[in-house]
Amino acid sequence: MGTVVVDAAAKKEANGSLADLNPTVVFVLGGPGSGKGTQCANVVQHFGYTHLSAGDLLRAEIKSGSENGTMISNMIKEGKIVPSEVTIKLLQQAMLESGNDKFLIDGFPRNEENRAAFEAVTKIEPSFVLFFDCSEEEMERRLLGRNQGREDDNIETIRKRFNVFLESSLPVIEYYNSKGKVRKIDAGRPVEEVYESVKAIFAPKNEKAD
Ligand SMILES: Nc1ncnc2c1ncn2[C@@H]1O[C@H](COP(=O)(O)OP(=O)(O)O)[C@@H](O)[C@H]1O
Ligand SMILES: O=c1ccn([C@@H]2O[C@H](COP(=O)(O)OP(=O)(O)O)[C@@H](O)[C@H]2O)c(=O)[nH]1
Ligand SMILES: [Mg+2]
Repeated sequence: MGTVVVDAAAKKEANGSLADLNPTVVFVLGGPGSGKGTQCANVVQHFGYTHLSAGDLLRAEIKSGSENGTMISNMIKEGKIVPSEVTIKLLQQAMLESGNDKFLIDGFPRNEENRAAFEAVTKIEPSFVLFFDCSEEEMERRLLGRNQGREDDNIETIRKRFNVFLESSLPVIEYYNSKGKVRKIDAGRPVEEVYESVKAIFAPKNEKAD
């Protein structure tokens, strides 16, 4: 009981401060293995954003021994989408702890419910959405070669993740596309070529860019 009350209070406080921060947010979306993390690392170096991978935050939560750890771990192994409140709380905390006000949110929102809940809770609208468009064939090759010891980078889970992406995540991209917010990148090319396209999207908006 006590924990619930503390949690609610912490959440309220986090919201208040986030609203004060009025952060700039770019959602970085694309299928599993499309290169979201790789390209975000480049953007961080040149444009001063903080990179928040929802998947990395969830994996860190499992490692921290949190009470949600087992549930999160089971869902990731099945390629399923973790309940919005868990992911949103981790994102809010990470934004507040970063000391920055510009964020690349990578791999979230993954379904309509994620999107609507994030908007309702944080009142944050993304500036735009980077969409890494890549064939399944290429994504599968990359995931099987990723070698990070991830429990979901096996062919059985990869197939499930592809299905979830098509059924649940693409509609989110469609939603933002209808609002003119999607910047689509051909992500099937070599890393450096993809980054040239990514850079062109960020460069005009950031005078700090080199
Ligand atoms: N453009 C690319 N061409 C070839 N391999 C890539 C490319 N971008 C990323 N990779 C590799 O593919 C794997 C998946 O990339 P990652 O950035 O982790 O994707 P995501 O975060 O979208 O799942 C990694 O091993 C990465 O080194
Ligand atoms: O907002 C999110 C982001 C990730 N995940 C889970 O974490 C896994 C890995 O996500 P990540 O973005 O790290 O990997 P990707 O599938 O893009 O390679 C997903 O398949 C989901 O099970 C989730 O539930 N909600
Ligand atoms: Mg990633």
